[in-house]
Amino acid sequence: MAGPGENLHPELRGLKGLNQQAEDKNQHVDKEGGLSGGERDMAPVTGNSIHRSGSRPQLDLSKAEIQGNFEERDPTILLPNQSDDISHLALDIGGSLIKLVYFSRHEDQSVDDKRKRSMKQRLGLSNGNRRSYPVLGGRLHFVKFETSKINECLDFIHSKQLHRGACKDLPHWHSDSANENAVIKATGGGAYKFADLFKERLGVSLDKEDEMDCLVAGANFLLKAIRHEAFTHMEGKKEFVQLDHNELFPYLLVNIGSGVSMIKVDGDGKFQRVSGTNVGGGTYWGLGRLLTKCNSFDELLELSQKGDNGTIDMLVGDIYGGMDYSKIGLSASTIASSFGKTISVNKELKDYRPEDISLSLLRMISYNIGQISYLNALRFGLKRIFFGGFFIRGHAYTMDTISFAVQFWSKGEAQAMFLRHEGFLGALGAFMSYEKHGLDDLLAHQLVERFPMGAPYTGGKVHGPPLGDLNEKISWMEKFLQKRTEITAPVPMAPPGTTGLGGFEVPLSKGETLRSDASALNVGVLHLVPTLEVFPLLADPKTYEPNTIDLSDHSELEYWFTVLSEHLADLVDKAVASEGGTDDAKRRGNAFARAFSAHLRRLMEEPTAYGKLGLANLLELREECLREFQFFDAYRSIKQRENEASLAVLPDLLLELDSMNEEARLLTLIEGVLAANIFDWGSRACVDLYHKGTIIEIYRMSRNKMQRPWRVDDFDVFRERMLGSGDERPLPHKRALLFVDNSGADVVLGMLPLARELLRRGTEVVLVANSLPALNDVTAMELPDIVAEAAKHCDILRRAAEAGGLIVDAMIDSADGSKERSCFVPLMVVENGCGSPCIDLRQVSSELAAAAKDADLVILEGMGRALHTNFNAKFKCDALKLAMVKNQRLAEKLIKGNIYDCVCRYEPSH
Ligand SMILES: Nc1ncnc2c1ncn2[C@@H]1O[C@H](COP(=O)(O)OP(=O)(O)O)[C@@H](O)[C@H]1O
Ligand SMILES: CC(C)(COP(=O)(O)O)[C@@H](O)C(=O)NCCC(=O)O
Ligand SMILES: [Mn+2]
Repeated sequence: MAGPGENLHPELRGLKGLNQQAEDKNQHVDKEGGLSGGERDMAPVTGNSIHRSGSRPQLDLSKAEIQGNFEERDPTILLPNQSDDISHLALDIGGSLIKLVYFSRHEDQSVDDKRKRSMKQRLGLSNGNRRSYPVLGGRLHFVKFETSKINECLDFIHSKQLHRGACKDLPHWHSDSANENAVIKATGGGAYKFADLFKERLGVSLDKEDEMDCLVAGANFLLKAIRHEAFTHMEGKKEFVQLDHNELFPYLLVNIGSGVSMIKVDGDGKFQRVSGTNVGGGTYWGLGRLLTKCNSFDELLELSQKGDNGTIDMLVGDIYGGMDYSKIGLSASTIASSFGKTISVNKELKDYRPEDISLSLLRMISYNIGQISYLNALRFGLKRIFFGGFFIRGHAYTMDTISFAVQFWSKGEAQAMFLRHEGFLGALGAFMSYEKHGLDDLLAHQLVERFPMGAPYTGGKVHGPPLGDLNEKISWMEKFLQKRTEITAPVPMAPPGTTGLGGFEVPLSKGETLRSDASALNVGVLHLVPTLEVFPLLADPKTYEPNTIDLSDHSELEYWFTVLSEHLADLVDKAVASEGGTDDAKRRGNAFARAFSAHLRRLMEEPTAYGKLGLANLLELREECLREFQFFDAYRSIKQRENEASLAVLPDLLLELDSMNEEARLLTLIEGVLAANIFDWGSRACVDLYHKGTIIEIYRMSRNKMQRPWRVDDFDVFRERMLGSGDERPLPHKRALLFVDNSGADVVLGMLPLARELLRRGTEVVLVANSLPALNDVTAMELPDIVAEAAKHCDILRRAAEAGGLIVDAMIDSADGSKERSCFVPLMVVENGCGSPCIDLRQVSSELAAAAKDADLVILEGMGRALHTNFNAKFKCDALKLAMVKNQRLAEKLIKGNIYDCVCRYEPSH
């Protein structure tokens, strides 16, 4: 998989920047640390392996130009220079739209550093990929075109060479063959209708797959493989549904495309098309166009948002003189007859507002489909109905109307659910029908969804990945943003509290604006990382929820929005300085700030736009955005300086610890971890604090304030497990996984001494660190050098590091020339598979999963890993969660305490 470094200009890679002197002259810590010694190569940033996204730039915008009128609402942007190592393409060519799903692979170029080699050896991992066939990392992209503009689609396929080497049942990476026998999987009527055109224009044959087969395969894949794919939508409120895979079947699948298919699904490949209706998406768009003269589907939909169907529809009250027909349960505002009022002889089409017509039509069709769906669910006793197809278009009013019809007629017995990849079911199904590519049994933890830089912006059909010239990408973005800075919500939501407009008759969600088509695809690129695994020590992966704070509470979202916005200027300064403060870095910094702010604004308007949103997702998005603008380690010099300053005082600390008895030492060690967790450049309050003293001064101050009891204080139970009570001496843990957090004092003066204590007691220690940088968190790549430096002052660490293969050179040569490990308990380092300050334990690196197999103690450290995520996580083994709370609101909310309070939560296994 691609690493963050490899698309980088050589000058930006590697060690550059390490020798930079203090970049921020205002930072007292930096200036007066006195120990910074910026010349030393303490924690070199070498190439990096990557697990999650690779953060490969998404778009090649070089030579990008806006085609047609710049003032147009959705100008097509031509990106002539895109290319990628495309593997698979599948199509669904419908009556209205062509849907494309394609997979782009990236090479595994991860650096096989000494740490990795030795870890793989120790953990018995060959290449981290234990499938019998090579499922390679890559990305799944989703694109759509209007069928009437099929030439645009062909141009797109051609420009990206998506059709090259597409051989039947043979993934591209197996084939060097020419294009002669190239075959692309396709479904939908257009697979027949346009077969000749594809042959003629691209020289490829379309391998036709049955449409119903594909719809079902696509739906089953999404429902099984994508977490939070399905959601309910009632009265403007979207809620993601966690489906139990064992209870998925049977269900009714209703695909609302041009026409509507209703399919009873009983299992994989087991289904029956039980009904359908010809009143569907094509009907709305076709009739709507005739009646309103709209030029596009979106325009028609947008009109509906300003409409009042009361002028078009005949209501019960119109018939009953303003009264309810209560005997059969119909209120005066119930629609008695859609379009019933237009029978008036005094009025012509021109006398009706197009807005009202559009709304009335939309309501009529959505309601009708909902009602027929319910009847079919009733026929077969089905409780769940999933709706797909592009008619829905993530539109709140449409979904509310359908949900209402299902809910009303079934008296709440049946439930309408929608799919985030609504329109791509058929195309995904066609994609799955390629055999032997191994993508058919993907699991949720192997897919990571990413929203690239362009995602939050309105307008512009920006097509496809990757990026060549960053400069041009930025200038494109600057130009683009000048034109369209307005951010609009894709799914207009009714403001809370406007419900009850007279009951079910009038669905509630209507809004002012409609997000334009390009960004209305509320789906990101799916990054496939086959090496990701579920952390094996989770007590119950099914019920595990990483986020402690879910941002569905709007005031919570507002708070974090403000915090992150306020932090942005400082972050940009750091990022720009980390790249030498050049003009290019400044431009990139500016572009990053715009992109991230735009993502934030979009999420404020539509918190569910990118799926279920928790604080961890927001913090991760920030890191991803930085990487997208090629800031691969914004805090690298800060980290280096703090490592050096801390390593310089480590020997004194170790001496002090060694002079204590075991009990005092254990307490001092835990205090030390909590105290040193204060060095967190992601916290506004802490950054302000750093202006007030050197890192050592702050560390000392923090340690001196560590009086127990801490706000959450399970230390006594932990101590008893470690040291026993009375004469009883408990067995030491076999292996401890220490999830480390920040660089500098945090890891050097906090976690390393704790690791050393465990080692001394005979417990193997695995330091678990990020695969990619995030804020000032230490990475797995940096740790071996830090450990090696610390080991110079400590025999325990040195022997353990040698035994763990961290200090390779020091190993003893045996007679046969191979290196022999010493018999001491090992200290190891593994990467966690992520590049965020938080951790989702459902998606960790295979080496961490392997290391976890023998572990019986997990120590999570820091706010991101132990509080924002995993505070409520339950483990199969003993777990210790240690953090200093460096945010007032979180302290109040989580532990009813104050900023700088500490958490020592110990949960023994049962
Ligand atoms: N940009 C668009 N252009 C045309 N129709 C659209 C557009 N976006 C959404 N639609 C709606 O989606 C329907 C097509 O849905 P889709 O699932 O693609 O079906 P099909 O396979 O029949 O083309 C259209 O009839 C229309 O109601
Ligand atoms: C990003 C963080 C989770 C990192 O904390 P850590 O895991 O290093 O303890 C933390 O800095 C944070 O929650 N910051 C929020 C912003 C603020 O309080 O200013
Ligand atoms: Mn951190």
